[in-house]
Amino acid sequence: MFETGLLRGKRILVTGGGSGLGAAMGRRFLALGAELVICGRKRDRLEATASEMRQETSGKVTTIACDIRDGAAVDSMMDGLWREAPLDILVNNAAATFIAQSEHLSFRAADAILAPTLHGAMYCTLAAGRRWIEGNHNGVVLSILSTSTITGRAFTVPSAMAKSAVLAMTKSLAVEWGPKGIRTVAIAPGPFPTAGASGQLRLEGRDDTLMRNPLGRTGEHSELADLASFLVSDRAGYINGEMVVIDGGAHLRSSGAEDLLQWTETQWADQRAARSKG
Ligand SMILES: CCC/C=C/C(=O)SCCNC(=O)CCNC(=O)[C@H](O)C(C)(C)COP(=O)([O-])OP(=O)([O-])OC[C@H]1O[C@@H](n2cnc3c(N)ncnc32)[C@H](O)[C@@H]1OP(=O)([O-])[O-]
Ligand SMILES: NC(=O)C1=CN([C@@H]2O[C@H](COP(=O)(O)OP(=O)(O)OC[C@H]3O[C@@H](n4cnc5c(N)ncnc54)[C@H](OP(=O)(O)O)[C@@H]3O)[C@@H](O)[C@H]2O)C=CC1
Repeated sequence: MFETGLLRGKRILVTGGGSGLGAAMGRRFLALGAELVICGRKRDRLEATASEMRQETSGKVTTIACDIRDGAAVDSMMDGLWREAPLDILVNNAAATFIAQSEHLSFRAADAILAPTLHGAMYCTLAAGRRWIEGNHNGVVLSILSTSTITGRAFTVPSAMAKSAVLAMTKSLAVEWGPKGIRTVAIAPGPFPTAGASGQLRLEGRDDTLMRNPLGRTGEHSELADLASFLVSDRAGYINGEMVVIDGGAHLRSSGAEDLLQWTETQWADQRAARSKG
């Protein structure tokens, strides 16, 4: 689909690049010639993913264990990266969510979602942007959001709030940092099967999520990775402040949570008891 070497010479950090959609994007970036850095909290998983990627391509992959909820850790990761060479592209992909009745959310539970999804994305963006501006270096920030930024979403309210805030950041910085050579763009994926999404959103057993999709299927990882590759590339150099939806048209039909309105209190009690750790 793309010219070989579309991303040659680009140094890209994907947060949460050790699993799911982050790893899928990372693989595509590598295949298109980029140098890849992936970060996350679980060092073992990062290393396992990176070694698969190295076997699949001859590209350079670096892993960094970093909890993006911690601003000092984000700064130290960026310092380490910049000592070698500036990044060209940041992909804010790491996030957390779970389904819950909002009246049962403790403040700590709400913060557990906001901290990586909103604060983490903001820390990474500020830390990269500051360095790009100081070094007079062009940059691109791609944030992976959600169609909840358009529809809202019952039962994942902190996630919908955090993703909407990062969309506001994307639009605001497009204007503030555009003149400084930094583009900010976003993708709103619909349902893409990943272990994280299935575990946290209980996707299996919620078949009507699929049935409601106008195209009758979930997204392919390669479809998201292709869109991301285009948006971060110089070919998309005039796209700034935009969010592109990739959901088969699902959000035009439903916010994606209506089936949960039918759950009984017993089902919700079971959900609280059997919660999945990310
Ligand atoms: C919208 C669609 C688009 C988005 C899709 C995706 O993002 S897909 C990607 C999805 N991928 C991921 O999400 C991957 C990343 N996920 C993660 O890092 C973790 O799963 C976590 C941070 C979400 C929860 O971590 P953890 O369990 O270790 O948390 P902790 O022990 O630090 O507790 C903090 C507080 O949270 C509370 N609490 C926790 N769970 C639940 C629950 N189900 N129910 C209610 N509450 C819950 C817990 O009780 C505590 O509050 P308390 O009792 O002290 O008042
Ligand atoms: N799959 C889907 O259907 C949809 C996904 N999305 C979005 O796509 C993105 C990827 O999700 P997906 O691949 O499905 O799920 P995953 O659970 O695989 O991805 C989450 C990633 O974020 C990392 N992460 C979580 N917390 C932190 C933290 N504090 N510091 C650093 N890294 C962290 C995790 O790594 P680790 O645990 O090692 O820290 C993990 O690699 C997310 O932004 C999600 O909201 C949006 C809509 C739908």
